Amino acid sequence: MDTLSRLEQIIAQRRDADPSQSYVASLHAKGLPQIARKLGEEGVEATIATLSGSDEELVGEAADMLFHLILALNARHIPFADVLAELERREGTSGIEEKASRSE
Ligand SMILES: N=c1c2ncn([C@@H]3O[C@H](COP(=O)(O)OP(=O)(O)OP(=O)(O)O)[C@@H](O)[C@H]3O)c2ncn1[C@@H]1O[C@H](COP(=O)(O)O)[C@@H](O)[C@H]1O
Repeated sequence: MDTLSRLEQIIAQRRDADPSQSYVASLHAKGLPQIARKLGEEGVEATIATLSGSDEELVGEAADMLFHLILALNARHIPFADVLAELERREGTSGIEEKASRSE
């Protein structure tokens, strides 16, 4: 099993853990708005690291962002495999072409 699949499984298992012992459970206990807020914060932190952080800081922020993204998807009962399938569907379609097809 790859790292992201293992992480997704761990996140699913930790949802109903004791919130005082589990960060995943503590976010679930606070609800979807807090899960979404953390995802947004991590996006901002990754953006700042992209612009002015060290390589090590950007790697750390990227990991935080992926973790919180998978947590948010799991909270909405969306398998990460659905995201991978969407990326696979897009393979070979230029972003420029795709954007142009939307404005037609
Ligand atoms: N990969 C992660 C992971 N990445 C980041 N984090 C936590 O996400 C939080 C990120 O918050 P911030 O960077 O905003 O820092 P903070 O100021 O401490 O956070 P807040 O107080 O604002 O919430 C920190 O508490 C990190 O420890 C993670 N927590 C858990 N995991 C994985 O999830 C598993 C289950 O974790 P628990 O649910 O805690 O057992 C772990 O074994 C890991 O595999």
